[in-house]
Amino acid sequence: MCGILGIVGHNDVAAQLYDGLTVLQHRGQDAAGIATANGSKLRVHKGNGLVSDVFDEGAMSLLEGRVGIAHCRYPTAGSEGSDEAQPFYVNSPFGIALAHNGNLINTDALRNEVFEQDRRNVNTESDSEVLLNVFAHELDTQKALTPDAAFRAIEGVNRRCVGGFAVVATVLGLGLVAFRDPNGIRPLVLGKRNSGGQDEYAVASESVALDLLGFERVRDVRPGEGIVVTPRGELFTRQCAEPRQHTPCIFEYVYFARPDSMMDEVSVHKARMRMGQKLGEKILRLRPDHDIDTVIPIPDTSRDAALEIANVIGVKYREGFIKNRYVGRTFIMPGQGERAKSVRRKLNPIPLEFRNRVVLLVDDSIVRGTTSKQIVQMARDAGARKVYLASAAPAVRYPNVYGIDMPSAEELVAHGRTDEEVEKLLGADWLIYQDLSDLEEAVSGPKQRINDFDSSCFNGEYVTGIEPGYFERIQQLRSDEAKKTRRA
Ligand SMILES: O=P(O)(O)OC[C@H]1O[C@H](OP(=O)(O)OP(=O)(O)O)[C@H](O)[C@@H]1O
Ligand SMILES: NC(=O)CC[C@H](N)C(=O)O
Ligand SMILES: [Mg+2]
Repeated sequence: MCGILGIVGHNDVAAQLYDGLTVLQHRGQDAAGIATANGSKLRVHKGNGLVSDVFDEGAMSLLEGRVGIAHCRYPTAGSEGSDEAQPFYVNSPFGIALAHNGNLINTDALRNEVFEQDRRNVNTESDSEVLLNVFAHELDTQKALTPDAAFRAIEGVNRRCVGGFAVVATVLGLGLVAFRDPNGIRPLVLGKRNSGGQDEYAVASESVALDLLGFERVRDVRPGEGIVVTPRGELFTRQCAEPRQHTPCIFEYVYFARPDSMMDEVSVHKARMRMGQKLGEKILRLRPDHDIDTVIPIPDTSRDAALEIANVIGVKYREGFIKNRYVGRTFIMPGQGERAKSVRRKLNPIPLEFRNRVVLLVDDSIVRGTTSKQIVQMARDAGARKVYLASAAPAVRYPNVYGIDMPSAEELVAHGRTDEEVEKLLGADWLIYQDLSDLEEAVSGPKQRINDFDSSCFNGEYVTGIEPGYFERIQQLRSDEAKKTRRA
């Protein structure tokens, strides 16, 4: 899940883009980039690594301009190579740089179409470069360079591109352009700030980036909506697709987003607390006379839910695993070998919280089972009498194709297995999953802000439809095995 950010300010924006990216880092650890527009020049700097690795003073000083975009990458298409870091650039028409969060599912067909009909070459395996070329072609067919022209180009993108996409772009001579896919699968939020009596705007994957930079959260970009902000700070918005079912990705709330973000009017922190409440209630329903001594979160993401479970079932909450703050998120690492090694380097138990106790370990989700398998064993080794495991999300049984890199069903520990089989495989004495209806209610909240979700990795229902043969193709291209062969 990548992080994207775009700003139009009254002074150079590169330093703010950098700061904003640092709080979106949890969405992508593989590569980062910034593009700024200054008069007739577009400057791009990008590369592999964390935000702090990619930029130095020299690079930053070249990124001049009051309009800019930024990206941190977690690959879901193509390779992890630096040539697929974003933003991507095309020189025609006008000079466009673009950054994308999400994943297209008709990339192959579009790539051919773009080459044969639009006569544009896409030089990498990235779906985002294809998307940029579709946008560029659609803009090229317009008469003048105006917000209206950009909106018609976005209409073209919405017609042709299928999948999840939230996008920021800079177009020389026009300003900042942003849009969100017609189902609003990927998040995008608009912020505003007043500086010296003039308006400045930002759009970001998560509101936490707006908070940091002093922008007030205005509202979420609507599904299928386009936004243009000119270098003078004029804001234009328009609906660029027929309204469709709004189905934001539920996994953002489970795992991806920071708890201090608001997404589609829902606080991620509160959603996670409600997940804990519901799961706590389920535990009490199933085992009213449970023997749990302690609830222990698997840091970081499960903490909010774990604390609420402890409150509901009436036992102590204890931090039993200490997280090495210098190891990043393991789930978004590109290969299984690296992920597996990192869990042990990342988490270490405090034995006195386990010795002779019945512990309930809580994670936000169990995907490949990499984390929970090792953690259950660590809890046993630390002396736990019984180890129970609770997941604040239901079993992940189906691939995600809209921006989370879990393309291969075979790699998911719960795929084709019953809960009892997964329990055994993970070595837990009891495994308890959240029910999907409870998860959806937890995210909607009492105000029922969201009525439908993309919950595809839990229920196998894909809102865009999936062409026959698609899963087999991505499995061949993007399974861990395929990535390993590619790297060798
Ligand atoms: O079943 P798995 O394939 O192991 O995936 C699920 C785990 O991965 C994530 O943690 P991660 O270390 O990425 O980040 P976190 O520190 O935010 O929890 C998630 O929070 C689970 O702990
Ligand atoms: N996670 C994402 O949003 C990935 C964006 C894009 N599909 C890429 O692979 O670079
Ligand atoms: Mg985790």
